[in-house]
Amino acid sequence: MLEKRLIDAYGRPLENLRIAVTRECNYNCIFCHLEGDPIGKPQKIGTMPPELTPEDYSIVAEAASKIGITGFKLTGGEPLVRNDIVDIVHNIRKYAQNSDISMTTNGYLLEFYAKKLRDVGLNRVNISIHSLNRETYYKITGVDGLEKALNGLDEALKYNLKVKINASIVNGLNNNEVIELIKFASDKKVTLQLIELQPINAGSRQFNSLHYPLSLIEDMLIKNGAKVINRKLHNRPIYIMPDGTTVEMVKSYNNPIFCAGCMRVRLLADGTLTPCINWRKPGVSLLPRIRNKPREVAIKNAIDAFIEVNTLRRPYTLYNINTNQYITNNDGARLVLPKKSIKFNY
Ligand SMILES: Nc1nc2c(ncn2[C@@H]2O[C@H](COP(=O)(O)OP(=O)(O)OP(=O)(O)O)[C@@H](O)[C@H]2O)c(=O)[nH]1
Ligand code: SF4
Ligand code: SF4
Repeated sequence: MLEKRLIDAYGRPLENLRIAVTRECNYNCIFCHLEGDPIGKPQKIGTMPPELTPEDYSIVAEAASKIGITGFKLTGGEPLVRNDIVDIVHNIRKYAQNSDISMTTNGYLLEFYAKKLRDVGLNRVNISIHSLNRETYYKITGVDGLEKALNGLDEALKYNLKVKINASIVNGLNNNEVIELIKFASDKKVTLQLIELQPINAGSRQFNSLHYPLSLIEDMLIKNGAKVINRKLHNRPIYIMPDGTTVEMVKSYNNPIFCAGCMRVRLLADGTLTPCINWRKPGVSLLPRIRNKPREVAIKNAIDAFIEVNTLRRPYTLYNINTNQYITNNDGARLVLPKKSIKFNY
């Protein structure tokens, strides 16, 4: 059995698994990427029963831990619409005892689940609060749910879950609300994570008019006295405001530096492993390899599936390097990163 982590052909380790536990969601955000699921958009509640069981996820967690995956992120759809979500987290924790287990949620149902999830071993939640203005929140999400999400946030903090606030920045809707969001994060003593729009699934509709470059916000933060540090995952810049509040930037759009620091694969809700959120070819189908098998066989098959999906990993956006971009001097060669990037055509 492998006990070490996998590395892809571009030198990127595989440390993190994003698990979309459902395609269903009680929201309908204008930019929903649904983790790149080819189904395209979130499904209404009750229309698409879950395919993987808590038992299946325990196999996934055991196999992933054996190949050095130490971060598990539960997403969807909205993970909290699964009424067995507590069992799922419990099972993952059982087989990934020392891992970071977190969830990304719209927060609508979090008030009910925060304590239960903490009790079975969830470490963190990222809660989407794209706006503190009820109408703007509604325009972005399609649901009048700001109050519920805020209650969910307070409940998560009450039970000592580590919290990040996710705000996807949409041109003309909330791009002028950043200072207010930072103040709110500061009051709650949590990190604010600003997310740049991506042209994936719903996000590709009206992308040009809704996209707001986060670089404009970064300039503003620097002018306001922020210092910056670098996070290993995706080489994300984290700005530290003068009062100590942290603002993390998720600038994935057309950004080779972001993809260079990618350390994750995805398990979609139908049991398909994919190497990238932009992957559109058939992925690695996990479910038939683990169902109705003795546990040991299922674990071995799941490890093989992880190895297979790892061979498919490549940075979706990368620099187009050519020899003219090497400048030499007497000390050797220096690489100058070109302004233009290219994309893998999946
Ligand atoms: N293109 C791309 N976007 C990503 C990737 N991971 C996260 N994102 C974007 O970042 C947003 C926020 O992600 P979250 O689910 O909150 O998790 P995270 O910030 O990546 O993970 P943690 O910092 O560990 O909590 C997602 O909705 C995506 O838009 C990735 O691997 N590729
Ligand atoms: S809450 Fe998340 S999964 Fe649901 S529609 Fe919004 S972005 Fe999509
Ligand atoms: S390779 Fe780039 S676009 Fe693909 S999942 Fe990783 S960071 Fe996202």
